[in-house]
Amino acid sequence: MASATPRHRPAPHHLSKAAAAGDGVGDHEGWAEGIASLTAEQGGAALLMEESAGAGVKASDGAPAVTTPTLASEGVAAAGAAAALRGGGGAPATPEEERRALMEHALVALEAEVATRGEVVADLGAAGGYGPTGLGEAQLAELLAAVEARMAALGADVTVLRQRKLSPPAAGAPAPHAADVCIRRRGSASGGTPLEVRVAIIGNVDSGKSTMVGVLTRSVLDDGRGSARARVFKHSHEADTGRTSSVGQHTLCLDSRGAILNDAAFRTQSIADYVARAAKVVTLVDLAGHEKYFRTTSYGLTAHLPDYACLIVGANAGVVGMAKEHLGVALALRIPAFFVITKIDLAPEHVLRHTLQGLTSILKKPGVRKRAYLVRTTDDVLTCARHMHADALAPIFLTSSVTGQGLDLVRLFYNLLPQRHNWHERCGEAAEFIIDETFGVPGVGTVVAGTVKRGALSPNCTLLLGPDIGDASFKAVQVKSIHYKRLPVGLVVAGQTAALALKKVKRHQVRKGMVLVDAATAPKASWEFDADIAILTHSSTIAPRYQAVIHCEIVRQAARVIAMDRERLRSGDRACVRFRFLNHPEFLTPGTRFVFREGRTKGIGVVVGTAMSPTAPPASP
Ligand SMILES: Nc1nc2c(ncn2[C@@H]2O[C@H](COP(=O)(O)OP(=O)(O)OP(=O)(O)O)[C@@H](O)[C@H]2O)c(=O)[nH]1
Repeated sequence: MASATPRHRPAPHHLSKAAAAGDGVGDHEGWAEGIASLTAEQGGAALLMEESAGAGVKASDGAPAVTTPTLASEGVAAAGAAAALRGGGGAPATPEEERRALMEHALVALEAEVATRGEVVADLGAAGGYGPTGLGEAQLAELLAAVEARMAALGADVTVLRQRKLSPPAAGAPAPHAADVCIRRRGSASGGTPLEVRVAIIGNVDSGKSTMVGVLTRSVLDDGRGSARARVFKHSHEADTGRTSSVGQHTLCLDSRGAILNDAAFRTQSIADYVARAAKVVTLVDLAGHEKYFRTTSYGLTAHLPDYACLIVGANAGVVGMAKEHLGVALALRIPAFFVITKIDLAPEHVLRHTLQGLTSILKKPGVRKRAYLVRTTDDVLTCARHMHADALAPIFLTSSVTGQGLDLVRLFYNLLPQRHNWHERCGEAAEFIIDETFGVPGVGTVVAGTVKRGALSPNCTLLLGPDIGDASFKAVQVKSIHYKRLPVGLVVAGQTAALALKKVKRHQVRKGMVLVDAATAPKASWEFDADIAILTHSSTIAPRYQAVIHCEIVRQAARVIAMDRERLRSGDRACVRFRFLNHPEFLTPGTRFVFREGRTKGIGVVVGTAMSPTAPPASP
């Protein structure tokens, strides 16, 4: 042991055993490969796929061979209802009674899903989906009408995404009918605040990220010379250089039937008008591609709790520069990723093929092991959107922001992307709000922006704000008012972003990295924390006194290793270490994943515990 052993040394089960096999020494390559080996358990996750008519379009036209799995059925085990009906003790049910019982069972299940989640993409009439199977055309129409009527009573709309005939159960038998529907509660029915899904937009500099965000949120096309990105830049120097340097949040507003509300007149200042009409919003977190802003991009990926990451790749340039670094962080944080190859108007066929080959070979790397899935039809979009949460598929879109090619599929995908976390399960917990931005607003006072991680907040509620940089304390503050995407609201719940105006708090008393928490949780800040870590790439060795910048949700601070359970760490090694923050104590939650980086050294970790009272600042090791 090189120094004091961390108090508890739980087996680093949070990290993959494959870390030891990490072959990722080197620069950008090593980062991606190291991550690949570290996330092997994810890549190995079984994806339940089953054959279904109408899904699974083969890659063709010279594109590299990519796997095109077919639609997996999911949803209610309706067979259980039928069995219950038969086993009810009475006379055996007639087929008609059984069908009606299965319909009712499906309707109740759909009502429960919509009431808790706000939306559901359901497969009606298919095996493993909702409702009875083996339906004729008229019976499917009856089921659809029943679903519409019951969902209307909940304030939700039903959109039929596709209707299809399944393979007949036997030769000569009629083909059963099935339908995929999206059921979504209207914004007005969910208390004014829509469902929110966050997507981090990552990729190399000049790959076309801001342009894609501008094209989607302003409903315009680009001119190939930066016209679309000019609409989303935050700072004048970004407009001057054409380079994103900050974290930008842009909102795609959708109604209950999936129509995009953003139009060419959409402006950040007028966003509230759009959000007020929206049933679902997709927050596109536009991140910087240039290497010198990597810290900001890492912060964007950790602090904004994205549901998904979208890696933008320029078709003419390929997966180059920081693309692998960004993907590496997303993989380390276990954020499911999808891929948009843009600028296809610029790339000759052989160049596009080369780009696709480069991407698919990264996806095949040990541990990443995601199934490349070229998205070419709406069927493909449905399949991918349904399986994104499983994080085993890697949908690839081919687009051009100049001609608009492929953008309809991307829009449909955003429309159908589900929330990754079961936020509704956290709504009843004690409140926690993490602060990623602070403002001084004339006439309003101090405003903090961030994400509700647990619980619910309403105006006039009192929470503890901390930790204070000076004494690590938490102080009671009252929330004056709450804005959701610039719209004044009476409630925000877990999973939503918000801006809170605070009463009697000076601007200098708040900073990024602070939290607002329910006093019942008795929050404590700590100088030190224990973590299971894995080194992804390092040119020499890591020993006590090694220093790195920790990116753990909203926390971004340099910390030093003061103890570890091994003498030395090299690339691919795992260890339990104790870190000590260099500047001030932080509020950390055990179980949170983080990334750390110092020069060419990169690693990932999981917080397993915090230590040391903030009232006793540690002496230097
Ligand atoms: N022809 C063509 N040009 C595009 C396309 N998408 C983006 N561009 C152009 O590519 C240039 C770079 O686009 P940006 O959106 O600034 O790239 P970025 O990835 O956001 O760059 P950073 O913010 O610096 O990381 C701009 O001049 C765009 O007009 C496309 O699909 N086709």
